[in-house]
Order: sequence, then C-alpha cells, then structure tokens
Amino acid sequence: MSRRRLYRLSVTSQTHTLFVAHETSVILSAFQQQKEVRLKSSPADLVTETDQQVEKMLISAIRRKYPQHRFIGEESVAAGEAVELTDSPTWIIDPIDGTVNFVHRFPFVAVSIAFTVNKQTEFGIVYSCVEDKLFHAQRGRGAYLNGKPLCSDIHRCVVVTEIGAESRSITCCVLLCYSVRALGTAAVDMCQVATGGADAYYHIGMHCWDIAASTIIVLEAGGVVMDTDGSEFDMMSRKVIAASSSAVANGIAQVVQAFPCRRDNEAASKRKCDTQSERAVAQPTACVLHEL
Ligand SMILES: O=P(O)(O)O[C@H]1[C@H](O)[C@@H](O)[C@H](O)[C@H](O)[C@@H]1O
Ligand SMILES: [Mg+2]
Ligand SMILES: [Mg+2]
Repeated sequence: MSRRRLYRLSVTSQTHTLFVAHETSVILSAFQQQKEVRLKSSPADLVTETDQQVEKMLISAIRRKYPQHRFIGEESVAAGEAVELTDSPTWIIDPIDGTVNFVHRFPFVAVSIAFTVNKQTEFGIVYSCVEDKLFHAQRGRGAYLNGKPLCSDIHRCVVVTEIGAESRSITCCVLLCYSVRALGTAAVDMCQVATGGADAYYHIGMHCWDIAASTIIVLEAGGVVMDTDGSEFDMMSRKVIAASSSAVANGIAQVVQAFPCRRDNEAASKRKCDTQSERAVAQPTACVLHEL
C-alpha cells in the first residue's frame, strides 16, 4: 500500500513572516492604489488583476514543489476551470477574499488557502492582510491566531453573516436577541467564531474557496460546522453555519430561510444559467434584526 504522505503545516513565526512577505506584499501595495475592477456574478462580486496575480503566484509556487497536486482556485474557476474535489492532494485557494473591500480600501481582505487529501481538509490558513492576523489550523493539532491557541468558547450573542454577491437573494431571517456583524470577507467572518469573538457565522451562496480554510480553523478551535438546514456540512453546497456549539448552530438553522443555490461542483454552464434562475426565483425577504 502506498505510504500516505503526511503533510505538516509548520507555521512558525519565520513562516508567518515569509507568508506575509511573499504573498501579501502584492496585496498590501495594491491596496492603496487605483484598481482596474471587473464584475463577475453581480455588483458585489468583483475581481481585480491583483486577485489573478496572487492566485497565479500561489499556484506556481506550490506546483514547483508538488507538481502532482491539484488546485481549486477562485479565479481559475472564473476563467472556466472545473471545480473537482478528488482524493488527490488538492489546494483550495481564494487569493483575495473580500475583493469588494479591497477595491474600496475597507481594511478586511484575506488570503485563504486550504489543503485536502482524500477530500479531508488537512490544514487551513486565513491571513487577514491589513490586520496582520494569521489564522491557521491543522487537523487534530488545534487552531492558532498569530501563534496563540484559539478557543471558540461562547460568551457573547454575536452572529456574523453576509449579504454579499447573493444580495439579490437575501438569506435573511428574524434573528432575535443577536447582534449581527459582517466584515465583507467570508473567511475572516468565519474565523471570528474560532476566536470566540462571535457565537456563529452563517452564509448561503459563498463558494468552497471562501470557507475551506476557515472551516478547519473553526473545528480545531472547538467549534462546529453544519449545513444551514442542520444537516452535515458539505463544502460544495454553498451553505454553511459555523458556531461555537451545536446548540447555537441548530438555533440558527431553525431560522435561516434558504434559497436555491447551485453547488460549486455543478457544471459551470449549468451553474451560470442557474445563477440567472436564482436571481429570478429568490425574492428579498424582510429582514428584522434585533440588537441586544
Ligand atoms: O469574491 P471574494 O473572494 O471577495 O469572496 C466574497 C464573495 O464574493 C461574496 O459573495 C461573499 O459574500 C463574501 O464576501 C466572500 O468573501
Ligand atoms: Mg472569497
Ligand atoms: Mg476572492
């Protein structure tokens, strides 16, 4: 039987510095510059040349070391590559999560990288560039923020969610007795659950590359992740609830009003036409949010 290669994520302060220096200097230097922006699926779903440049840099750097590995990259998929998660070692990359923020210089932009083998996430990294916060986790070895262990214990009633590119279909509901926050980057939004800064995060319509890394960070910090209907989490379903406990997650699942959302690993052509039908089908619902 082939020896299963063990992949270790050794994020030392030196790696942190390396990671920061290498990948995000491009993002940080472009952050203050004028940008050439293109629309993708909606006015809340943008791409810049920096998104594409950083994804190319990451993939070519990893491919030099691991030529057999596979990739699911947000901008490669946007350019027509299929989303296909197999048992092969696979890197799931969002080069800039929070591109709308990046374009508007709203200081929450992150690089999100997850690594899976046999469809199981081995480690995840979310680097919030402007904040200089490196969230990372390796399966079975805990979750960390800038080298310090994370624990998602409950103390507050804060829910993080987003009304992003899917805003034509507002997955909104009556969220009683919660304070609601949204940072504009699904990856960093979800990491707030791992820090204990939020009780829960939920989203319908994001993509696997938005949350593949933050999912393992929440789990390794002691949190739970599930589908918005309370069933088992499926990274390709574009529906997620992350929470500090099953009780909180199930409480959110009871009030989230889902809308139809084509899976990430559906054929691209099907995915596009369904976006149109999703646009037609889903009606914005009244959203009543009660502050504490
Ligand atoms: O396109 P990027 O990588 O910026 O990811 C964002 C999505 O575009 C939004 O729809 C979604 O609502 C989240 O904001 C997510 O972070
Ligand atoms: Mg993203
Ligand atoms: Mg992105």
